[in-house]
Amino acid sequence: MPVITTDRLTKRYPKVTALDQLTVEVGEGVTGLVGANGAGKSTLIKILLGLTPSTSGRATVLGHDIHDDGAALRARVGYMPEHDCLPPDVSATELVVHLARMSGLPPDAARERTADTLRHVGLYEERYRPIGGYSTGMKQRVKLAQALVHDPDVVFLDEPTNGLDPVGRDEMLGLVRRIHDDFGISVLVTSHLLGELERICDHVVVIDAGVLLRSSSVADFTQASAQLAVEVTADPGTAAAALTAAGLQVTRDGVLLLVDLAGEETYDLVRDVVADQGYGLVRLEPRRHHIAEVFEGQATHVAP
Ligand SMILES: Nc1ncnc2c1ncn2[C@@H]1O[C@H](COP(=O)(O)OP(=O)(O)OP(=O)(O)O)[C@@H](O)[C@H]1O
Repeated sequence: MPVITTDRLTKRYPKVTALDQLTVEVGEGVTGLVGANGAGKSTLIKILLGLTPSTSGRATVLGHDIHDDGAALRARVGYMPEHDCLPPDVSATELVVHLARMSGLPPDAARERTADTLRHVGLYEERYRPIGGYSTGMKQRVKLAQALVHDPDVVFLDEPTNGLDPVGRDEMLGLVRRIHDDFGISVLVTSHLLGELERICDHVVVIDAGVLLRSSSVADFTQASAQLAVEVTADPGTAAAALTAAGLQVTRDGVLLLVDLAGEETYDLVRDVVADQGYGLVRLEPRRHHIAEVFEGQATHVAP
């Protein structure tokens, strides 16, 4: 069963259409929801959770209709909001125990699950201190813990890497991946940074101005193209000319030379030309697509 389905889901605010006839299906695993600021990512999550009504269209989460079956749906979903929303004067333990109790866990189970979950997200002794004194990274971890404490089947994580430095980002992305790998919980995670989702997601949905641009597996996004990326120690223009003279189709991308792949023999031919010319070979590998190219390819779509 799909984790999420939407069918012509639309949300109109007075001045902007945040979601425009969005039809998409999300399966199990870790799914990235990518889009620039204002693309409609948070709006989609809020509609799926019943926090804001859609204007038209339908959606389901874990088979529950969001309009008819909201309470059953929310019992099975965890939510990490984007913005800072934590009370400063209670500790992480007090807050997460409280939210676990709100989710229906008995007191002992709530305390036990809270300790396990805070440990899992990497909060130890500091979990007894008031949240007001926490760093941004620690606050993000508390928000993640409260999304997991009731053992949901799916979690919606809205920009979990927001405000984190590169090390904090890497740690958070690792935690997000482990939510699925260690506990089997499906994840919908948003980001405006394409590259970071590429690393941890099984599937990526790209939206822009509320419109679906693409939905496919990361493997499809980044599949090998029919080109080799070649980098040598010589001037790229001179090297490109030498490769072209040997009968290869070459285009330049900065210092990279992109050579059309006409079979395994292309590798040998590139190697021979490089050796004949006495160049050092820095790189010889299949060129891979990056998710960012989706936006480049859709430039006319994005800016009508
Ligand atoms: N309550 C609201 N009232 C009016 N307009 C809104 C409201 N909430 C969102 N919008 C608008 O809807 C559009 C989509 O916003 P949304 O927050 O879903 O985008 P987003 O992709 O999550 O971006 P961000 O990462 O910046 O939050 C934006 O143009 C935003 O200004």
